[in-house]
Amino acid sequence: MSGKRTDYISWDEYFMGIAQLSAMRSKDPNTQVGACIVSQENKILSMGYNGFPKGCDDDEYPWNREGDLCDSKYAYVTHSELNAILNYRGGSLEGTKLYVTLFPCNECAKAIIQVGIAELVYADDKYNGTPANLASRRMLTSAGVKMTPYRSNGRILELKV
Ligand SMILES: Nc1nc(=O)n([C@H]2C[C@H](O)[C@@H](COP(=O)(O)O)O2)cc1CO
Ligand SMILES: [Zn+2]
Repeated sequence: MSGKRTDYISWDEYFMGIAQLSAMRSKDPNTQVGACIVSQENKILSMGYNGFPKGCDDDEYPWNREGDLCDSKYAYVTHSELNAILNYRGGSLEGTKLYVTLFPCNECAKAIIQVGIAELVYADDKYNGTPANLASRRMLTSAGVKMTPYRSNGRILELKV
């Protein structure tokens, strides 16, 4: 009797892989972010990536980072975490886990806390130390949201986003 296959990917690799795949749908020329919300029973509840809201044309709205707020993407882009939260058409997100390819900003931290997400697993943290990142960490800490850096134990699966 041959035993089970042993080189299957972990839950974390599976869900972060889905977040990374979602990020590949992003039209942001500079930073593509993906998110995946999972229940306590490891059921996938929702996914999202950063993009403009429905009806806001990707070819009409600005993708640039510079200039006045309203001439830049920052005024318009919906972050992946918020999209994953808003895409969820089920019941409560209380006690769920969010996998995200980039550490959440302070605006997303507010939504993450208020919908009751209990833990976040993040892959990249390139804005660590910025005001938005510090404010995000401060609120997530106060709210008791577990923040876990993603460990893929170097598997070749790494989808570079
Ligand atoms: N955690 C995050 N989730 C996101 O969806 N975003 C989005 C907003 C922008 O579309 C892009 C960041 O643009 P940039 O400043 O790296 O060129 O990623 C940004 C962060 C980090 O703040
Ligand atoms: Zn955000």
